[in-house]
Amino acid sequence: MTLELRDVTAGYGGRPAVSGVSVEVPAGSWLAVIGPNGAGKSTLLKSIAGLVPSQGAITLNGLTTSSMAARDRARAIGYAPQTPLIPEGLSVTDYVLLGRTPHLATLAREGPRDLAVVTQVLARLDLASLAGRRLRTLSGGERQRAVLARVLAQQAGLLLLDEPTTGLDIGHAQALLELVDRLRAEDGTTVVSTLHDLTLAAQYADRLLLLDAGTPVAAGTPHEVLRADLIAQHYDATVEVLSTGQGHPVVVPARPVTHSAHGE
Ligand SMILES: Nc1ncnc2c1ncn2[C@@H]1O[C@H](COP(=O)(O)OP(=O)(O)OP(=O)(O)O)[C@@H](O)[C@H]1O
Repeated sequence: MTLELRDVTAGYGGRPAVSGVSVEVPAGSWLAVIGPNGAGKSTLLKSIAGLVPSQGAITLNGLTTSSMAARDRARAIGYAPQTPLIPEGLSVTDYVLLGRTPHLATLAREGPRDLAVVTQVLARLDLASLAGRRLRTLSGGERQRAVLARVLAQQAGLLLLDEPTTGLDIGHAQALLELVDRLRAEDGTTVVSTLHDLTLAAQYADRLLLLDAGTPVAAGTPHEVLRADLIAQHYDATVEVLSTGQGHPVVVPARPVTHSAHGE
């Protein structure tokens, strides 16, 4: 699904938290929204999900999302929030099955196909052995994976992932991003994620959108956006931009030179 935002402004209580965002995310591509704390990244994702009121145009395959029926929107858009409300007493399987709800006929129970999708997603996110456990008994990273499993089980054409790797160790973070990337490549799923880890963002996203104080300040390929001068200006951070063997940018903090070395 192709997502297009034209001059989108969104916020809370009439005060914009993000404004003037125009971007096209072609079907099967990945946009990472980056920027410092409070820049408006989550607000932008919420406005695409229809959870925060917005002005401007948000379209999916040319259809205005706000005019879509709730059920159609739920089938088309999967949203994994940064801090989801978790029904603690549910088992992992029952929770992930909730992701199938938009695909069920009214009052129908889930069928073998729904269970097969859930089983597959649980296996891919290394959750199979936890399938019967109550959510309240999971570790932070296990819960985060359950939340992502639920949204992946939804099989939506557009995935909105707010900081999906928070709390995940390097192996599980990589497995998750690889899985999302496979859905993108094989099913043409369109992905919009926020990611604080700029090095990971550079490895997976086709394009980056840098927000600062609610305003888009840079957009382009990872090489175009991840420049030490832009990061200094908008994050107030001193970094070096290195390169992986595969040619992806790597952003590492570098101590500002004003500090003298220890022991001198
Ligand atoms: N429910 C809310 N009501 C009022 N203001 C809010 C609400 N949620 C967020 N804000 C404000 O909107 C601005 C943007 O917040 P947002 O959560 O979109 O930032 P972010 O870029 O995702 O930040 P972070 O990196 O810290 O998660 C912030 O100034 C924040 O305080």
